[in-house]
Amino acid sequence: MFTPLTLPEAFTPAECDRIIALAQSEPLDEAGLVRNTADHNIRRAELAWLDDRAGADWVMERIIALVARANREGFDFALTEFAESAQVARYGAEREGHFDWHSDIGAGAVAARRKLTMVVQLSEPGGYQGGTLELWPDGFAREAQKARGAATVFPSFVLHRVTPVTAGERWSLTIWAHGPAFR
Ligand SMILES: O=C(O)CCC(=O)C(=O)O
Ligand SMILES: [Fe+2]
Repeated sequence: MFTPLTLPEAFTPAECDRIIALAQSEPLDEAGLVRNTADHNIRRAELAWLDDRAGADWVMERIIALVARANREGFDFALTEFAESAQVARYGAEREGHFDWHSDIGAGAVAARRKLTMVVQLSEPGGYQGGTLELWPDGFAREAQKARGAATVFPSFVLHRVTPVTAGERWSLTIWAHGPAFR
């Protein structure tokens, strides 16, 4: 039940384009681990928070439906809300964008309540090299599906990383669903 779940074609290629365009409608922020803290050895990426972008409501509506479906099919966690904005990230080859092994459950009041993470691949796999999302739910690492528009849903405590992008750029959409403590 802690195995990552793939939702193929969660978003169409045209929708992926629209999400990237929304993110780029204003300047991107430098990535932090949790909002506003940066350690570039762990993570090098630029971010947009969709709550800050006009016209992103349809993305959130889709996210709610996708996460509800994934939770029903694969996890059955007690979830109560999306307490943080959805995040669009850009990992560029110009500085080997990456995100080292980490769990999404953090020390902060909100990050501590993360229970499910969903990551959507917004870029065509041929548009970059490296930039592989890997998950470590048990004894070995496995690669998330790279197909454009595919979503990977996993318990937020599962270790995962994004390997350095060595050519091109990779865009992703990440959301966390929150709820009462695991017990
Ligand atoms: O961009 C990705 O594929 C993963 C992002 C991530 O792990 C995070 O924001 O916590
Ligand atoms: Fe993460």
